[in-house]
Amino acid sequence: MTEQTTEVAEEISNSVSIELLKAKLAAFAKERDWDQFHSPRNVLLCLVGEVGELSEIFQWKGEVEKGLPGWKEEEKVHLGEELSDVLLNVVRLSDVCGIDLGKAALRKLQLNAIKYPADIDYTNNYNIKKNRGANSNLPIV
Ligand SMILES: Nc1ccn([C@H]2C[C@H](O)[C@@H](COP(=O)(O)OP(=O)(O)OP(=O)(O)O)O2)c(=O)n1
Repeated sequence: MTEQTTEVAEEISNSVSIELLKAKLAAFAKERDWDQFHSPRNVLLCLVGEVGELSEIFQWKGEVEKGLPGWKEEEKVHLGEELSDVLLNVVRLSDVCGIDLGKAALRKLQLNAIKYPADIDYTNNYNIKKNRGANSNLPIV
């Protein structure tokens, strides 16, 4: 196994972190002298373009079942590529803006949990579910 193959295998066996993607994207841009083009606005426009390409895959298909049954393997590979372009641009954008994306995302998840408590029955008139503990101090939206 070459050093590079080992490196790829390690990345696959471990979970991929935002930090790893951020470092790889920064190295990728530096090697090509692309930092001059990667202004926040330019990366944002690139991101929007990639979201458009992602949307094209679903365009005119009607509703699609979870797991994409019946999709050809090459269609799924293409979807993975466009999803990756979106993810990579989000990570790159956060980096060129100096935002710690992992930290920001965890904080936003906490805010979402406060806004949408888990013990609300969202399918039934936003009633509080009966098993809400007496000592619960979760806010009611
Ligand atoms: N100056 C550039 C050019 C490209 N990229 C990166 C971000 C893009 O998400 C990825 C791919 O760019 P392409 O323009 O080649 O886009 P696609 O892979 O989607 O190709 P196509 O539009 O031909 O389908 O490369 C970049 O960071 N900086």
